[in-house]
Amino acid sequence: MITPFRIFVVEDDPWYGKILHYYLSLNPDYQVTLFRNGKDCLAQLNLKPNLITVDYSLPDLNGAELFRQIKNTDPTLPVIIISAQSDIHTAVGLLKMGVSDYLVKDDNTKDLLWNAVIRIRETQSLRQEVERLRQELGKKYEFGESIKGNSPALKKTFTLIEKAAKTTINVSITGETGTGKELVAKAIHYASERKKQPFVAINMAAIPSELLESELFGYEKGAFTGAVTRKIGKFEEANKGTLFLDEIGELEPMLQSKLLRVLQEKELTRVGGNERVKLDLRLIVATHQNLAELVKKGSLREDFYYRIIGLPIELPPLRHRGNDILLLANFFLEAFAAENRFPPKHLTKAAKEKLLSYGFPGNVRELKAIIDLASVMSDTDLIEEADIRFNAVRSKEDFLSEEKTLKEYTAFIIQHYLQKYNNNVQLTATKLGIGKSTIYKALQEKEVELL
Ligand SMILES: Nc1ncnc2c1ncn2[C@@H]1O[C@H](COP(=O)(O)OP(=O)(O)OP(=O)(O)O)[C@@H](O)[C@H]1O
Repeated sequence: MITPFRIFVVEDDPWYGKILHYYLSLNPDYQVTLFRNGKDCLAQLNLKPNLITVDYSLPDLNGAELFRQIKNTDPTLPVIIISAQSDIHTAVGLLKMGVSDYLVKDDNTKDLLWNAVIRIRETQSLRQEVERLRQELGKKYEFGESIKGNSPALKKTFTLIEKAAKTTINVSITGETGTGKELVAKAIHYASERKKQPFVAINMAAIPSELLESELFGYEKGAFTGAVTRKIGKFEEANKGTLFLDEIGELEPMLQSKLLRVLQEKELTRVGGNERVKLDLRLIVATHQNLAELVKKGSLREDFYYRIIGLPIELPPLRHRGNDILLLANFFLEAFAAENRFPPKHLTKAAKEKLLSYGFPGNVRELKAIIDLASVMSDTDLIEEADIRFNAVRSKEDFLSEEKTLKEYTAFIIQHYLQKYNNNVQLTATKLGIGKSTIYKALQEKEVELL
């Protein structure tokens, strides 16, 4: 059954009231109630009307006063004022106070009212839809739900996400490609008090530098050729919510200083404009680079670095997350099976070993692609070793091109195995065919660490 759309009509002129009542009631979805004065209407607000039309000059309260009292009870309830006089000042004043529409009594009123009600209903249903989607998104990104993993390295990340979510501190997330930086940024947003406000993401590396400024700060009509209307930038879009700047290390120094100013002054001016727009947002930046190194190299301004660093969160590469590889593999197997409506497939022992012995240069994103492909390639309900195919771009040459010393490569390999086998020194020594003492020595000399 369709829930009726309840309209209260407040009108002291009995004849005009009847006309409005009759006319609006022509739509069978509308349930219209007529009141002769403001007080009676206020007394019935508990019936939860969806819309109220108010005659501006009532015997007990004037329209503005009645509107104020309605707003006190329900700030989101739309009110249309209908007035016998066309007084621009009163109309502007009322619209500024937040009335949904101001109509003048003349031959067109009933048509204008009809259209106004339709517009208000559309806005209300869009609002409800946005709210529903927002709640759904919130659930999707609850970090217990969205970020899968049990490894000690990832658990540290969970603690930091919680700390970040409780405050408004800026956050900087570092980690190799595909480690889940954007996922973590969303998890922080949706666990924070700003969760009902927008989460806006932009990748600094994906936009040509000459367009980036107007993309971030917006522009006024006529700011440059082609600027035919005003455009709001990402900062304004994210106002009251969270702005996620991905690949922040790619930002040119000139834009770094502009951004720094905006962050310090907490306001911006659109390109080609003068108006100052106040900002209140949480900034989360992400990069696969080491920001402190970029400062040393001179490509990142130091003052900018201190502005954005906030709470640093370092995401471990997948190869350092031990059994999380299998946990995630099963999660992706189930998700792919559900999406394609077949029962989940299972990994054979050999397939599991193949996954565990791989380095995943593309991290979780790569694992997902491998599992999706394996689900398609396997003809039974088992994923065999042969169904697991690695198509990584990173090669042995990439690894060797890092030009580390032999000692550094050794430490790198020991660290990798320690993390893979959950800090089990005995198992790491066996796998690498070395003595435990070599590992203890490396630990003592802080060449490697237990994470
Ligand atoms: N712990 C995790 N649990 C479940 N899914 C994950 C996890 N980490 C990453 N993913 C998934 O892996 C994919 C890549 O994640 P995301 O885009 O957040 O990585 P990123 O670090 O931001 O990558 P890039 O640096 O390339 O932008 C996404 O589909 C994401 O949902």
